[in-house]
Amino acid sequence: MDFRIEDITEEEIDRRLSVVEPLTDSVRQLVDAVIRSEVSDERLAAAKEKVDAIVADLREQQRPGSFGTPYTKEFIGMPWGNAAVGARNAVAPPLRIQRSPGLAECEMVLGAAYEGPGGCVHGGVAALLLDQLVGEAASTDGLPSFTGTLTVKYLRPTLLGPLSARAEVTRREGRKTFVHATMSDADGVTVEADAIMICPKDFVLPTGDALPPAADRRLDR
Ligand SMILES: CCCCCCCCCCCCCCCC(=O)SCCNC(=O)CCNC(=O)[C@H](O)C(C)(C)COP(=O)(O)OP(=O)(O)OC[C@H]1O[C@@H](n2cnc3c(N)ncnc32)[C@H](O)[C@@H]1OP(=O)(O)O
Repeated sequence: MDFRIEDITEEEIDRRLSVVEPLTDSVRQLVDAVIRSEVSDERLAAAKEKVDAIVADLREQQRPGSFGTPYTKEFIGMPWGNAAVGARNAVAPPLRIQRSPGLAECEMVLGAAYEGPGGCVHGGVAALLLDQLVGEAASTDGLPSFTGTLTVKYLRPTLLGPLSARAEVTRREGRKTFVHATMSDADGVTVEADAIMICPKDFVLPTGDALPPAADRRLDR
């Protein structure tokens, strides 16, 4: 696991986000445009040339492997490559997760890029988003919790469009946290999930450091 420490200020985090978030959003627009475009084959082929030129430009300086999760010395996480919430990851839907003790919730609009059955949200996407939310709800006490078991029940098709999701801790038992989560459309719950989240035994950061006291840990930016 990559939890490297990066010694930067909160202002520097904001500055970096102000550059990468608009770029990520433009790439999301690109993905949506490629899926739904009805321009000619010639214009699609010309678009490929332009996209290839941008990719070559970005690859001039590239991290090896994945982005990992850097933490500041104040333990603010920056999981910007994360598949569900990464600020630099256009695969991740644009989520703004609100957290309070034992609770994580968000509203979102899922478009063409998240389709499974025609016009509906892919079941794996729903599971991905609920997995993230149960992890965030379980971790609001500052202890990192990994998903041990996630059980997902699809109650009815979830139509693409505006949706909300919510995860709430129902009980804690030692290192185990039990979380219930739902995804809903305007007519009510479409997917529900139950998770057993586990804080690994004797968790130490891969930097070799022990976890800081809970009060000093911050959730991700
Ligand atoms: C700087 C810090 C900032 C911190 C704040 C940041 C937080 C920022 C938000 C993050 C949000 C992330 C959201 C994404 C969440 C993912 O997607 S995580 C990725 C998917 N999950 C994984 O890869 C986990 C892989 N599995 C493992 O690493 C290990 O098996 C586990 C789950 C950590 C457990 O290992 P372990 O600690 O050795 O467990 P062990 O001592 O054997 O068992 C402990 C207890 O758990 C039970 N248990 C063990 N495995 C399981 C299981 N799979 N299912 C159910 N129960 C189990 C055991 O039966 C035992 O129960 P009791 O006997 O105590 O009643």
